Amino acid sequence: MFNQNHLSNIAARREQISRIVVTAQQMRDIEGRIFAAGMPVAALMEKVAGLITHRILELYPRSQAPCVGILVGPGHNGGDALVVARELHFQGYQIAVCSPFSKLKDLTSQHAQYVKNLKIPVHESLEPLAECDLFIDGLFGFGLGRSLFSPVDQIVNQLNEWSQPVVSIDLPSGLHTDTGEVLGTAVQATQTFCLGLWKLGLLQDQALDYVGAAELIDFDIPLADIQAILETPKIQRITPESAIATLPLQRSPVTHKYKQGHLLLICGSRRYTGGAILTGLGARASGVGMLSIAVPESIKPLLSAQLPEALIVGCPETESGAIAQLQLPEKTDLSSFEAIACGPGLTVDAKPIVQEVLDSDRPLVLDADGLNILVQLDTIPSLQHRQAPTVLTPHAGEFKRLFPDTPDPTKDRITAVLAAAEQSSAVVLLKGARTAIAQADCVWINPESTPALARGGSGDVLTGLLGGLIAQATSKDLPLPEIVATAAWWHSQAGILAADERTEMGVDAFTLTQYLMFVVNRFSDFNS
Ligand SMILES: NC(=O)C1=CN([C@@H]2O[C@H](COP(=O)(O)OP(=O)(O)OC[C@H]3O[C@@H](n4cnc5c(N)ncnc54)[C@H](O)[C@@H]3O)[C@@H](O)[C@H]2O)[C@H](O)CC1
Ligand SMILES: [K+]
Repeated sequence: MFNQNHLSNIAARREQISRIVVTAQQMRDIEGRIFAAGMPVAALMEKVAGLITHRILELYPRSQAPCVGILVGPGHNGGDALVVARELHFQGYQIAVCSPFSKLKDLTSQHAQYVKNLKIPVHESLEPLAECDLFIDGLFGFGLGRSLFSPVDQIVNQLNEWSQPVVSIDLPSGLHTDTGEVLGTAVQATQTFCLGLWKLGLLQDQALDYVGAAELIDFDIPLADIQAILETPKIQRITPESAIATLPLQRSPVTHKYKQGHLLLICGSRRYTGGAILTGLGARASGVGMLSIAVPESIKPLLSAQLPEALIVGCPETESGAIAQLQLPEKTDLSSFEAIACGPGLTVDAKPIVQEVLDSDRPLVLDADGLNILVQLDTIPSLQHRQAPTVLTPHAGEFKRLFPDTPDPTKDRITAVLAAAEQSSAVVLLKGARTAIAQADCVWINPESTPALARGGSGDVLTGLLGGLIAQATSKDLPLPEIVATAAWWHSQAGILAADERTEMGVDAFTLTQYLMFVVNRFSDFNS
């Protein structure tokens, strides 16, 4: 009889493993525990390389890629590659090895010796492999310590000029394991098989041109060994399971609109009406029970036409057409709302409004001009005295203005967003190809997105979606950063879905709002 809960434990472990992100040092320490517990290094290499071989047989059957070129480095990444070379050889592939290093680690050197005894050709240069159908990059893994130098850098550059697919083992060789920085040059992989646990560098924006399609090769690292090194994982990948689990999907049959949260959006100006509409459409898609949108009086009809279910609050406006004063309906004040999202299309003439919401005790999302005004009001002091939670959603440019003395977010966004969260005591969502969310010393990274989202208006949609989720969640004491992570995941999955159907050029912000509602169904078998 199957031990059902053992099987479900395996599934639960895999999901847990897929959320964890490690640095090179943490991987080394975890690996050290495994070896200290008795697992022979050679045995682990056999296991890992066997799993890699299995995936290569699936993705590149011999009929499609009969000739495979294997690039071998001096360390165990090279060892992995040599075991793969041997196994593919026994599966009937024609193998050729390029090993530009004379000094190899012992285990790697033994495998090299055996490969030569199998009469597999081993070359020092790459040229003889030019006709191969597929390449396996086993030059460097998480042991890469410095920039690639001659002749390896030329070999990598030559490989990048060819057009055959390249599968990188653990990381594309040349990428810094933690920052994703290119150390001199790096392999542009078609596919990266990350070993055991996700490496932080693979999730950094600057690595994305090199990683290709990334997948995790899970080789059963015991959770106890991971927890012993990581305690609680500080850096997590957002997974469909973790995101869906945070969505307010289960609704009581006797619920009513006031129990599903009431969100106040403060956005728009005479000059920027579109931002207000898109924010409202994003909020609508979140499923929030009640939606109020405060806009300058003159654009109230435009909002009502687009969002008939929302309460549009027409406010007195400045000469320039910005909101001059929040004029809420009778018997309503800011405490009537479970959350406030403020900023898209406001223009910087709405300064008093941003000050007013900062002074409120409501969970607050600040985006776009809300962030530009926060800079003018002096970011850190303005946030420090806030009692209620604050979420900031800057892109890299806004981030640099908000947090000028943190590391460059385009270089190491994880360190940058952690520093910002620490300084501001806010939840900081740093938008990018891999959006990162930080609170205190924890980071959530959204591992999947699409360039289709790099368009005006998609940020407005995220602000509305996020505000709507927060307004629904306050009654469910869900951790705020996980709700923010879910909004980022939902938003990017809608972009991916829309791009699949309409190409990356076909995902304007309005279209994006229409795809939000299809995402959840696609994943709803998770956590069902
Ligand atoms: N993740 C796991 O638990 C497993 C990992 N395996 C594989 O082993 C590598 C890590 O192996 P390691 O030998 O520590 O490092 P590398 O293979 O990346 O090689 C580094 C090697 O090269 C030298 N070196 C560093 N930088 C340079 C440079 N710029 N130029 C020349 N040489 C350089 C350094 O001194 C090292 O000797 C991991 O990625 C996996 O592929 C296990 O096989 C399975 C379990
Ligand atoms: K590699």
